[in-house]
Amino acid sequence: MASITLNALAHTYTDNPTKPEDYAIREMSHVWEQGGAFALLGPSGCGKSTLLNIISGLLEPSHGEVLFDGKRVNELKPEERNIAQVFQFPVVYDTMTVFDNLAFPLRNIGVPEYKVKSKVYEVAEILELSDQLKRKAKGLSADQKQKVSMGRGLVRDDVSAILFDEPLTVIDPQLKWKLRRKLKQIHEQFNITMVYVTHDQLEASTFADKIAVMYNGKIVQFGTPRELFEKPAHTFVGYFIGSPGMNFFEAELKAKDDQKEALMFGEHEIATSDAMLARLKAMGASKVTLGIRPEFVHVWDGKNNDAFSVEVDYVEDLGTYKILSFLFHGQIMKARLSEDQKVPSGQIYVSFPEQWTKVYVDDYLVDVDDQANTVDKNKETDHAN
Ligand SMILES: Nc1ncnc2c1ncn2[C@@H]1O[C@H](COP(=O)(O)OP(=O)(O)OP(=O)(O)O)[C@@H](O)[C@H]1O
Repeated sequence: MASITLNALAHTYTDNPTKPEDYAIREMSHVWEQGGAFALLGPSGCGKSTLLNIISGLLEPSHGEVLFDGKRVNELKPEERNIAQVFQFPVVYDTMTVFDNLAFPLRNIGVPEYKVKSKVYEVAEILELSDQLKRKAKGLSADQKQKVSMGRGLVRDDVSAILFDEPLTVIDPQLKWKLRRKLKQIHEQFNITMVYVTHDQLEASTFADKIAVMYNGKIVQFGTPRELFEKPAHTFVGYFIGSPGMNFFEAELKAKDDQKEALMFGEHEIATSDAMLARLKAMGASKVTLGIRPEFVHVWDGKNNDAFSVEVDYVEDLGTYKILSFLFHGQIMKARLSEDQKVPSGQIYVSFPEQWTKVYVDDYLVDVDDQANTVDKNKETDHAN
């Protein structure tokens, strides 16, 4: 077991990078603490596999260091790093039995046969493979093969960490949930540092205690599923997490009639704390993006002059709740209605509670409650800049 530290890490696949976009991993520093269950979540092409391969040693980073328990491992080969990696597609030896496949990583490092046997039985039991041990891997279904692949990652007690790269892609949807729970259970039992790569928010939040959201080669937020939902640190997190994602609209910091500055959407003032106004002024920001999750949009039953008057576009019934789409100054926005809430039509009134209306400048959250956690854009650097 180990903590994994990424220190000013960056990676490019091009020989002569000239701009930030040339980097699959833009300069980042990050720590995966020892024993944690983490997810690395992001869309296709954001750099997840590149990052995992750098940690496991399959890929040498262009810049920066990887440290296990504070010791630099850049120069160590993958087999010297004691990392188990489970890939998207099963890696099994077809001609070997399931037992021999599971035993392989242990026999490779000279573990005595009696220990091999007990460990293989233990892991096979957890993964419900006990009755398959004598079968040749060739005859197994894709699901079962991937379970064997996972088992090979889990047999060694001495690994520093286990990295899972979208391990459930080939698994039948009904089995996915079960295996995710199983992995969580295994984590609780063995207390190994686990990093689970996925583009699926549900997979990430059922497995991990903390999720790193990756976008364009950067980790834009590292937090609990709840933090990602309630306080997205970047507009991408707001958009990517949640179903549907956050609503966004643009507002301006400008003088009102009485000359005091306020955050304005057209002629409408957006309720904003003095601390936020002062912060925006200090940052020299005039245009901001406001974000509010559909769950927090308040839909009024009757007329309310303090709220925005909007037009209902359509209502989608999703069984236990409904999603209301409405036209807000030419753009479609969404609100989540609870099961017992009256379904509105025509002209309605909505408001955006200040507590849940997040302010973003250049896509990053401006957080006046917790300045220490606010991403400071000025501290970000890109190698190609
Ligand atoms: N061997 C390679 N040579 C050149 N470019 C690569 C190579 N591997 C990945 N890339 C590029 O690096 C970027 C990050 O890719 P990476 O595979 O790490 O993303 P990912 O988030 O794992 O995506 P996916 O979920 O589709 O696997 C992409 O733009 C990809 O095209």
